[in-house]
Amino acid sequence: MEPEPESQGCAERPCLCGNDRFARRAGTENTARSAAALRFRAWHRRFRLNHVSSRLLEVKSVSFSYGSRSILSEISFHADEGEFVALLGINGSGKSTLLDVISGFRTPASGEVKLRGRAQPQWRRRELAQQVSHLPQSIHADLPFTAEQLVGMGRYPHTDRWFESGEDHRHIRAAMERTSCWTHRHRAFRSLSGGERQRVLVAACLAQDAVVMLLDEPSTFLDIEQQLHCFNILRDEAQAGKLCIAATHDLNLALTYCTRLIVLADGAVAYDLSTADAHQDKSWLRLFSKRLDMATTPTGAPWVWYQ
Ligand SMILES: Nc1ncnc2c1ncn2[C@@H]1O[C@H](COP(=O)(O)OP(=O)(O)OP(=O)(O)O)[C@@H](O)[C@H]1O
Repeated sequence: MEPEPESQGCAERPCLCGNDRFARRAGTENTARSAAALRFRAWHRRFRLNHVSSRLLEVKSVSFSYGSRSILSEISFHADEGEFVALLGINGSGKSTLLDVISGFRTPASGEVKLRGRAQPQWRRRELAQQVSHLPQSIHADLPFTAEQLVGMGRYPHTDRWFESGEDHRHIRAAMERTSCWTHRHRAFRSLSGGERQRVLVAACLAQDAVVMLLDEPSTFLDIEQQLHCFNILRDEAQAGKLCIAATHDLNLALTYCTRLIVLADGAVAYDLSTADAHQDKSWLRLFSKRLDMATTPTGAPWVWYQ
């Protein structure tokens, strides 16, 4: 029997043929067993690269406690490019904590977060910041920077030590124009209104140009037009190939713009469903209030209302 060419038999599964490079590497003693083990390891590595590593974000059995108080318990889900995930849950359900864990700001007590198949602690910080941006729920508003300087901080993972490049400036300007805050660029960040500041912070995340965007209540402080604009931008980012995960309390924004809803309750994922399924099955609404119901607008869109 002809030895099976490596490029055919071994590429997709463990190749059981003898007399190949694995047998030669294994030497003459215990040849069959050693060669099989080498073959399996090579196949497993290729399988991981081809299948597992292509997963953009994996959250695997993540648990987290503040002191003795358990907040997240065995949270698992995965998400990929092109998704816009709404992270939902009542106050204190752990949304911000989960985003902190995914971003690497907090370390889980157990479980792990993987990015492109690689466990988060194995990423160098700068590399990780090129992949993941994070808009926290609040930041100190006393920062002595202009709006443009603050957005420029989003470029730190990409710039060399001291200088911003022309490309950095293009990203900064584009991000500030998208969130309608370019006109405020020379103003002190601390002098801006709450909504103006929020637009600057969202612009900093956009300027970072990371494939995973984590946003904790991105529409906070925004007027209605700006809320729609903000979620529209995030949907565009997802459609352009990013993964956006936004914690929000606005169920209608989530239903209108997001592709998927993950609802946290009692430290666990209570619901993980596509927005289309969320239109059909209203049971998830009960976690928020018994007074909620869902109707359909004249344009056919779902609409959550309360009585
Ligand atoms: N630094 C901390 N130390 C101790 N407990 C904390 C800390 N931060 C948050 N918690 C507690 O952990 C729980 C989860 O908080 P978290 O901010 O993650 O919830 P959330 O779902 O984002 O809430 P919200 O909708 O109110 O923003 C809350 O009960 C909160 O009081």
